[in-house]
Amino acid sequence: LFCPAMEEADQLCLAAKSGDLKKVQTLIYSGADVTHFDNDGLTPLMHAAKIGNAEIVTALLESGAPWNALSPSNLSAGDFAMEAGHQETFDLLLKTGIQSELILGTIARNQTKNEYSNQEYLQDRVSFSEDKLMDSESKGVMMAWEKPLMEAHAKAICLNGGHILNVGFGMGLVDTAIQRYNPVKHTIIEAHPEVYKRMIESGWGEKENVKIVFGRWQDVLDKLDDNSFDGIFFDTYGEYYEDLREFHQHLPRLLKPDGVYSYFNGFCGSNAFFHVVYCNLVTLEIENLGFSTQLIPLPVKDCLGDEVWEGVKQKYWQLDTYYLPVCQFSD
Ligand SMILES: C[S@@+](CC[C@H](N)C(=O)[O-])C[C@H]1O[C@@H](n2cnc3c(N)ncnc32)[C@H](O)[C@@H]1O
Repeated sequence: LFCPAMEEADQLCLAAKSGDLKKVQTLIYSGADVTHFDNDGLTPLMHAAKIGNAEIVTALLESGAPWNALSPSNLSAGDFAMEAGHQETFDLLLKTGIQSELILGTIARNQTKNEYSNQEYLQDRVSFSEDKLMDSESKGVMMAWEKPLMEAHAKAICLNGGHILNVGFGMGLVDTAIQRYNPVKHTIIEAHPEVYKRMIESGWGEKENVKIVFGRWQDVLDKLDDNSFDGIFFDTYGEYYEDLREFHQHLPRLLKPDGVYSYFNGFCGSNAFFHVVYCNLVTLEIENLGFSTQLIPLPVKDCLGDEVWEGVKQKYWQLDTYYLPVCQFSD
């Protein structure tokens, strides 16, 4: 069946692929579909990103081409630009990604929510094994491969000793590492009844410097004193970026002036470009609260053999490098 619209859209892909700006502009002007996927499952924007043609990328983005469309191998236009080292194209796509997520975030905040993000998870059963904690759908809540990361987070937030706050106990990896720094006080917030029960059973309630606060951080943070923490770590489960952002609004009140804050930097852990977008987004929003962020690269490829994910429903991390955030009040 002859379909002129489809034909034009395929022509647009070809024009983008060959770097023909004039043709791209003409086709866009005549209404060619900028969201089209060709037979290889690629969009015009992906083609332009692959060859690093910043003018075509701009023309397509300005005409509404989706920056976050995915190819059959789960790569976005930004991934193609990043892989080929096309800096200008990469920067354009990154800026678009950040702007679009900022706008979507504002819209999400304006919509009233009746439920909280992880209500079901907190009411469901969890299962513990030696190397993982899973939710009722066999998704990994916490896994032992993250141990070296948790140790690095603990080291960062225990830099000044003193009073440390951790939100989300999970398998207790970060808390075990924090204990090795012998903090004066160590407060742990945990909201899941079964995780809490296990904490008590394994003696965390009897440690002299440990105070366990059972409840959602959203409900219990108000009970904590102002300016009382030298180090804070945040790593919950089943929550969204908007929840992390909400937590960040409390930081200026909770953290001491020379305190250190860090969080599990796991957003979009299965797509390299989306992950960069989110790293930038959090850094930007945290900067608006008066903090500067350093992202420390840690190689994680060696901790992540395929056997790690056996029996786990989703590979929530597939990237070779983890960027550990260290946030402090800006001077
Ligand atoms: C990824 S695990 C934390 C892993 C931990 N960092 C470790 O080293 O083992 C997330 C934990 O946060 C808890 N959690 C989820 N939502 C929470 C909330 N709103 N407030 C407090 N804890 C929450 C979960 O029950 C889970 O124990």
